[in-house]
Amino acid sequence: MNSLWSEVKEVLPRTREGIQFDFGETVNNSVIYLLQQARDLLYEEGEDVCLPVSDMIIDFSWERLNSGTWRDVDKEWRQVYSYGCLFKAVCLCRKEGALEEAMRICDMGLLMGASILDNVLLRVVRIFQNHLACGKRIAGEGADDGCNRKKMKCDPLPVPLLKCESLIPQLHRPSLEHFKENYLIPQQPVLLNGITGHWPCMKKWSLAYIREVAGCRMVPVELGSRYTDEEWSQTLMTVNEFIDKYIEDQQSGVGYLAQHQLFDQIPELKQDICIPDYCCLGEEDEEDITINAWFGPAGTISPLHQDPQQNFLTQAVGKKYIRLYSPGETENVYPHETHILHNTSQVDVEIPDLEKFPKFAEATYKECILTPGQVLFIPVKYWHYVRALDVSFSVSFWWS
Ligand SMILES: O=C(O)CCC(=O)C(=O)O
Ligand SMILES: [Fe+2]
Repeated sequence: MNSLWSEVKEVLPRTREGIQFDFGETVNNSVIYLLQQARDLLYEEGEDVCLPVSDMIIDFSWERLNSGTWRDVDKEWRQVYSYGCLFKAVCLCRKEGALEEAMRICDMGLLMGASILDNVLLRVVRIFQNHLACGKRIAGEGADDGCNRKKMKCDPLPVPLLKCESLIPQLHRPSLEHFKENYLIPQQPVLLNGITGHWPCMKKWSLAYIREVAGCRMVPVELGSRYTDEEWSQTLMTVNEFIDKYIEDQQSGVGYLAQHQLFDQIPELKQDICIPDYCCLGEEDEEDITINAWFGPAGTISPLHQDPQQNFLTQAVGKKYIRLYSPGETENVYPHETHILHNTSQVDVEIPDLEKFPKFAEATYKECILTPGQVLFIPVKYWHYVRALDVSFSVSFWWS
């Protein structure tokens, strides 16, 4: 316990003066006063009083985070929330048996808050994780096989039969120039082989390993087979709970750890992947590339939709069926009319209602089964539909 506390102290500013609350008009004085109180109590080692004050900060800012749309939430309120989480987590880690809770609070700050003190929550949570060693209970199990293959379930829907004329072309390690001239500039999708052989994830990512590195971390999970369904929702749970409930046992329906910047949350996992060299053909810096994790059981479906950036969708574990429609087919795929879903098609790609959406039958498409190690280039605004055929882990790189 003492070593934990001294490690945590190392990553916090040495004195309370190192934590200043320079908020603009948005955050009212009474909240600043609470923040100062919590900070002072923390530095005076008054955790018992600091804890309820931190809770008040969390509750107050949580309400601000949940009013209106997420886009409109002020960054300063998200920072207040992160401070509340930091103070609470640090108090908790000094209490016997509360480390798991402290870790959960840090993750809430990382998921819902905004960076404070040069992302101190990342450093704090890493210390907690080392002390908890959350994967211990299963460490060693299945560590040698790609993904606990014994436990993989088969997708109840059949694997689609691909038509020769619709296959996405494949290339083995094309040069940057060849990729640029023939695919990037003309905005043509292509499957890239032979570029991920050296990525550690290709060998390392078993369920046992994911539990070991990330098991006790909180992550967002989508519930329901597709985000356009009425009963679809999102929740938060630990990676261990997610694997127990939705990967190893699928009685509770479909759960998908989808579109989550897991590699920012858990930098250790980032060491297992690489940014494809072809991203240097974009105009933005490497730091601006958005890397998302997509981890789920067989049967997850991402309905036909388009994104505003180029994408290298990379398969680390399992297989996925992917269907692509060019932006020129937009009319034929019947985008939703609401603003929020206008990038999503109304058509269920594999069981289309052609009476309702007759022009969909005319739309031409390309398709593939993405297998481990392959990278699919999906040009900006290219419509894509994705169904997992196995337990699957993909990593997407959105770049411009
Ligand atoms: O893999 C999936 O389910 C969807 C991936 C996707 O939509 C993307 O990478 O943009
Ligand atoms: Fe997408």
